[in-house]
Amino acid sequence: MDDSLPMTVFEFLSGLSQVLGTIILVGLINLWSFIPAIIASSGMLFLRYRYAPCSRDLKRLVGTTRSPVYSQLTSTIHGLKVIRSYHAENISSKEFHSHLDNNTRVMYLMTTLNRWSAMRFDWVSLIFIALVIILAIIVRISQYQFSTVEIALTLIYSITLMGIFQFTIRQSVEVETQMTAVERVLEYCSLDQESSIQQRSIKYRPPTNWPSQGRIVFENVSMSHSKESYTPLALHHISLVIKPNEKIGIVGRTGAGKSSFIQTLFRMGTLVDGHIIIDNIDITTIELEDVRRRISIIPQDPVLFTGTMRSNLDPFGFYSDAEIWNALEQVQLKTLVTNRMSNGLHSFVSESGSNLSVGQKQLVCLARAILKKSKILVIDEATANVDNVTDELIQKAIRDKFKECTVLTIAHRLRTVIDSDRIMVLSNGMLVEFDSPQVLLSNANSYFTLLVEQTGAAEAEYLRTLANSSEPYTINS
Ligand SMILES: Nc1ncnc2c1ncn2[C@@H]1O[C@H](COP(=O)(O)OP(=O)(O)OP(=O)(O)O)[C@@H](O)[C@H]1O
Repeated sequence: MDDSLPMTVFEFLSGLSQVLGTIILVGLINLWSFIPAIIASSGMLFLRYRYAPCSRDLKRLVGTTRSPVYSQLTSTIHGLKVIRSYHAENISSKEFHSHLDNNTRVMYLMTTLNRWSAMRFDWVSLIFIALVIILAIIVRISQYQFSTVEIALTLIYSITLMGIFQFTIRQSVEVETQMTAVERVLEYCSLDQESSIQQRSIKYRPPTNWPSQGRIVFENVSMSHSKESYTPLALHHISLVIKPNEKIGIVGRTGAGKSSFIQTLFRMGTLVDGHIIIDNIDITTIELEDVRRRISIIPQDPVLFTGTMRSNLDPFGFYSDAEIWNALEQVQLKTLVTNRMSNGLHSFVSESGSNLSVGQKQLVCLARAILKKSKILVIDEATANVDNVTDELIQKAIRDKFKECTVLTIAHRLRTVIDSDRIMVLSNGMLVEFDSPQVLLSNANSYFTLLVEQTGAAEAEYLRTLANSSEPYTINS
């Protein structure tokens, strides 16, 4: 049976009209029949009043206990290799059975509740039919008004009525239960729009070529990940100026605030204090869409959408095929798309890019950034998950294609950022150092020197050599 909401509403309404039609018909044949009809309706409604809340709660529980079964099944299928290699079959199957048992328990309760209600609905039906028969006999004996045909008609309709009545009551409860899904959709509709998080409300569109220089100014910026005042700040009073075309490396320990710094640029989180100005425009005074569209990012875990290669590279259809091929060529993905994807740009990127490696997905992001010709590029640990060759490819493409751009790179591997113009060192959400690697390394007590020393003597020595050489880092160096 189709248990979608429109179907249930349809079944409920058609049941209701049948019930009303039958009651009226039986009542017209014998007016006295309205008395058992009223008694039976009250009985049914009373039962519904008892049955509906339990059914609703159990339906919710069925949903809640069913989700872990599905998610366990999905993660087991995805992690089969890991489960086998760690011999965790028993653990996994026990977990699955435990989720299944929980779900079955609730399903059992649901079935019991249905039987409970069905039995009581049947009792009310029996009482109704008995009353209709008794009334018909009394009326026939006392007034000789009823023919046998009329009595038979009344009885046939009364008997069918009770089946329909039960079904209609059940469907009315079902409609109520399924309305919780509509409730949830309405809740999502009334969620705060992201742009309204920002306090300032004067919005205007920046010039189409904004940002044309890539100058970024942070003025006393404090940021929190939540609107609640008790949430600790992720960034504390950061003030700095990044000049146009500068290559900035952002380093710091885990939790230092590197990602938070980047998030403020995209207006994520809550700007508690201060201003972020890009090419003389305070980013809180323009549309959120403009801020996010005009800055490119290569995230740590790149997201591709299920769709074609083309729609992933150019979702809004701004560029020609030739431009897209050119961008793919620059990140050396052209061969892959030509050889391995039979439909070229119109080949399907399955399940959010699951047919591409992390490195390849990052290269797609890089191609997207090349197409957009953004003046500001942000790279969030782009080299953390990729092999040396892809790493070098990304570094080379960035050096070549984004020479005239401001590039901010978060890196755990200090090699990636050692040739930056300046290094930004964050600690506990504060900007503790911001200078060229050479200057920072010349201070034996700087945070950066400490980070370099912690990589080990040989690597530290190598990093110092790289910092002082004019050659960029390559895998051969
Ligand atoms: N979504 C969030 N909600 C609440 N607090 C968060 C959130 N994301 C980060 N934080 C907190 O903000 C602080 C800075 O975290 P952030 O992710 O910016 O550090 P990070 O330097 O990028 O760390 P990592 O190198 O591990 O990625 C941390 O104390 C962290 O707990």
